[in-house]
Amino acid sequence: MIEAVGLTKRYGAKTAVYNLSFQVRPGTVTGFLGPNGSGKSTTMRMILGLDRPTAGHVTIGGHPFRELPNAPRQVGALLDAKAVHGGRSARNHLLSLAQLSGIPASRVDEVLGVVGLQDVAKRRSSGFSLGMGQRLGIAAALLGDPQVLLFDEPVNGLDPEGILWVRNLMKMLASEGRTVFVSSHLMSEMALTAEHLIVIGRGQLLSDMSVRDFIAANSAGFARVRTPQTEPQQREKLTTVLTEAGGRVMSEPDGALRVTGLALPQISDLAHEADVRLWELAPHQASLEEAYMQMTQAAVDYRSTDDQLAGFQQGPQGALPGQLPPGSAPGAPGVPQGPPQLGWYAPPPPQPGQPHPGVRGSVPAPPAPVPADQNPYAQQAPEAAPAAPPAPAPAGPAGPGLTKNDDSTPGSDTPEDAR
Ligand SMILES: Nc1ncnc2c1ncn2[C@@H]1O[C@H](COP(=O)(O)OP(=O)(O)OP(=O)(O)O)[C@@H](O)[C@H]1O
Repeated sequence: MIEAVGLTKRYGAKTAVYNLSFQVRPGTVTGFLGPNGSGKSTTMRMILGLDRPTAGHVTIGGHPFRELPNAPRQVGALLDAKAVHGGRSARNHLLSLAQLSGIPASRVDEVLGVVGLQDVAKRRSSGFSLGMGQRLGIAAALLGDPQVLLFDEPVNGLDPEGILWVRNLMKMLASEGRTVFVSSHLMSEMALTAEHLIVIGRGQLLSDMSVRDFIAANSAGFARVRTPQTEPQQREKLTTVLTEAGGRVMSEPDGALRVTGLALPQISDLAHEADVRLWELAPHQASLEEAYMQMTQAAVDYRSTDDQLAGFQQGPQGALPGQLPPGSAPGAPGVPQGPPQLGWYAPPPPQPGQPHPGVRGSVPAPPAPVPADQNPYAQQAPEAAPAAPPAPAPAGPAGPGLTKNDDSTPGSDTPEDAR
């Protein structure tokens, strides 16, 4: 089991991880999710003893990584698939790692077969595609047949078949009773791979719960309603009627309406009474991806200037910024101010200082409560101006014995391959 307690990492003025506490249990795949720059890699590096926490601690099986006897036999990790000596063949790269840890050469051929690189084992890794590099990194992680495995974005660069393979491999490793911790920024992928999810944003814990509970807690149901496109006044009339009846109405990009707070038969009856024709009335479930986007919205550091979600924050009862919650508009209860808004309906994101309802109760409490003025995120309420982009991260650390060398000829065999 991996256990982090009050884990904090600062790089100068930059706080990459703040007061993070969680457990990763054996026998299941635990997904580690967060937007770009949220602190996933930093957390993994601290777990692996490659970065020293500024505060708090993290252990594997009760010991800090650096105190584990013969750590490569107990813990395997894929952090940066590019951290490979490019002049070496795939087989020789793995052989050198195996020799450092007293692992027999026969195991090298075994893992090459597991990851499907047996036919290119003698080719220089500098000629490998991104996906082949990922497979080589996974092979290195599996080398010591460890009980604990950490994978940082393992599906990066893989084709659909490769993604499916990684998904099945993770599940198989967990079914063997191993602890499998996989980072990703793709909720859709994690929903298919992981049983448990730890979600962070700006280095802080947003959610720690099973995928099943995450779906139950975050997937809001809604009705999709469409009126004839040729008669926009019908759409406006229906919006008013549904809102007055207590529903919440938002616009879908294709012009349909997304309605929550009213049952389908009610919507049908109200439309009938208002003499509005419906071309569509269907129940829908908000996708997990939407719920995740909503949850992490306040914690996104890097955003396109074209992003429709920029500045999107859900206030009380799902209101958008500048939009009063339906039913609270002064003078005209239930009537929305202005046209229906574009957006999603999902539970509001956690507020700084308040644990998200999804945070598992069994997670150990951080060592000591931190006064708000020491919390680097305490000032970053949803309404606050976006944070300045953080300093660019340095190149990822190379694993033990791994160096980068680009002076080789791609794809060619090496003299070492004669071994
Ligand atoms: N060595 C470092 N020095 C300074 N800042 C750093 C360092 N390492 C990471 N950071 C910063 O810490 C924050 C967290 O980075 P980290 O790489 O852990 O995020 P991440 O969630 O893994 O992101 P991604 O999904 O893009 O890989 C970022 O703002 C990053 O710029």
